Amino acid sequence: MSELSINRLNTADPDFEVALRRHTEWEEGVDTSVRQTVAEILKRVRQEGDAAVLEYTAKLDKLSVASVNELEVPRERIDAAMHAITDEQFQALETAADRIRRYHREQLPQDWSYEEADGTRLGQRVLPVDRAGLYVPGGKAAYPSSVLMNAIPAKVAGVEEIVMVVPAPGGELNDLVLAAARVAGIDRIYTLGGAQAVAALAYGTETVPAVDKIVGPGNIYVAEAKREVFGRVGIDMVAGPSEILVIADGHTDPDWVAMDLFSQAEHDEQAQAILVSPDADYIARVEASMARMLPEMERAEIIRQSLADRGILIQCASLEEAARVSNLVAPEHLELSLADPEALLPQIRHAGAIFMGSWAAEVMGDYCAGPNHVLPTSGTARFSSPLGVYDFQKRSSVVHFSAAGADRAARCASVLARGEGLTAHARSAEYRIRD
Ligand SMILES: NC(=O)c1ccc[n+]([C@@H]2O[C@H](COP(=O)([O-])OP(=O)(O)OC[C@H]3O[C@@H](n4cnc5c(N)ncnc54)[C@H](O)[C@@H]3O)[C@@H](O)[C@H]2O)c1
Ligand SMILES: N[C@H](CO)Cc1c[nH]c[nH+]1
Ligand SMILES: [Zn+2]
Repeated sequence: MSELSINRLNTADPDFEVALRRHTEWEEGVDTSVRQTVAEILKRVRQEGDAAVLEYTAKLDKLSVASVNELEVPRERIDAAMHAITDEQFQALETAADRIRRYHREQLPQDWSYEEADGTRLGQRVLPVDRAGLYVPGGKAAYPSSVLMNAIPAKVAGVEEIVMVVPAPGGELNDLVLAAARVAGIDRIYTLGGAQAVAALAYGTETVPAVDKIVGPGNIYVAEAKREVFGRVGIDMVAGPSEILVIADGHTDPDWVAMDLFSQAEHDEQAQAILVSPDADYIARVEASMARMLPEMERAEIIRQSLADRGILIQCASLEEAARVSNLVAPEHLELSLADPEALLPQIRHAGAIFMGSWAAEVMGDYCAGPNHVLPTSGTARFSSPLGVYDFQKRSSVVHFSAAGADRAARCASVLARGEGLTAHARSAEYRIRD
């Protein structure tokens, strides 16, 4: 295996922002080829249904079966998974599930309304979507934690029907993933992955029901497929390859920061780990820690590739400048590995999740802190939020008018409708005016 190599930038460089954008955005070439592959898969699944799903599952996941029905995980297989996991694993799933549930219950909105003096009542009604599709990744690693993170907010929101998809490369099904599904109360699971799974959920096939909303993280094929089907179905966000940006003032053990950077790099060659610090000597010590510990990692080759392609060590002039750099990146995860993280927090504008101080390792958020680990990536934290109960709900406005209230509002509506040249609108309002 070759040695650790990682990109370096300095905010004092004249072309710093251009270089940062080049390292943090997808290369045009990669983007285009992924987009073409995904477009073809979506088209074929929409037109050919189960047949195309079976073909892509055989080709991309090395799982060949005669019908998509065979890809639905039977209840007995989930029972067997519950027996196969250890007590310790079961307890950890329960603990994580309890903490995630507790956090997400806080997000439950209330219906609300207010009444005006003439008896007019205006309000908002919040309802869950009827059917949600949960994407649980499973190409390079199994993600039982993503089952909990997807399913628990859906359950808290009150979604009646939940369909989970998870790839099973070579037919290998992970017991912890199935056990997490049972703990979270999900029974309908298809072993499908990638863009073909997203297409099946979006368009429906002879076997897989079309859903109203697709949520969950995945690799670039999954993220791109979700982006493409948006409009036909709702999606939560673009939650692609994992990212971490650490702002460090030098007071955290360099080994800790090095391992925090590794923790996200080990997800995917396309994951991104960035360290920003005003202390050049500290950056060098973190780099030395990484070089020393890399050979100990089981997924050393993925980490090495991710750091070589997309990792960056950034030296800046001050912590204020580090916050500005972080806002340009808008990372999925931001660690403020600082003696006084509270002091910098007000300057942070864009990040999926913010971890405060040396003890708040990002990895705690991945599993069991309570907040959701499905988070916006590739700069979309500028306008997207963590997966939450709100992603499984939609709102309806509710309008009641008393006769007196209608009279007043109709006079206003009539004037505006005539101004727009919409006579039917105007006359509909005018019927409600009492002379
Ligand atoms: N942003 C978040 O909240 C978050 C959370 C957890 C995980 N993640 C990310 O999820 C991703 C998981 O990726 P993964 O690969 O392990 O699992 P995955 O399930 O996302 O992707 C596997 C699927 O990708 C498809 N695929 C792979 N290569 C392909 C190709 N050349 N052409 C077409 N399709 C192809 C296959 O169909 C396969 O089933 C990682 O990038 C990880 O960082 C993100
Ligand atoms: N870091 C991932 C989100 O980007 C979530 C995860 C699951 N398991 C481990 N990590
Ligand atoms: Zn992670």
